[in-house]
Amino acid sequence: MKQKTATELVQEAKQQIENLTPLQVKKELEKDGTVLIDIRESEELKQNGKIPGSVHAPRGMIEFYADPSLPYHKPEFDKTKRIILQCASGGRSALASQTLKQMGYENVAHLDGGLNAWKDAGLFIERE
Ligand SMILES: O=S(=O)([O-])[S-]
Repeated sequence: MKQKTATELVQEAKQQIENLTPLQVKKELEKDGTVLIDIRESEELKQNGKIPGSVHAPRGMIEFYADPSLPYHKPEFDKTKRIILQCASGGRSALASQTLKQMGYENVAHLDGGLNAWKDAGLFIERE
């Protein structure tokens, strides 16, 4: 099998998923039924804040949170809802979006550029 770099994996994932701008995400959050899931580590949330209304579910457990047949399942992982994943720069959320699609989540997207793009767009970040 051909070896791939992390950058190649992210680029490939981005071709197979829906990539949203910060403004598109903001608009979607104004609608009912959209769930924004922040998949960064707890430490990152403490240091850099979070997008208001996002729920936290670190990427490490995402397959287990997303599988309704497992005790780890989290209710925010709901295949009937619009799910938007977000990380710091959009790499992890691209890979995780691809994974969720493979698990049958059809209405999943991610915030391209992550929290950094959100910040650069001048949008509000909540601090603890
Ligand atoms: O995964 S990342 O783009 O936040 S480094």
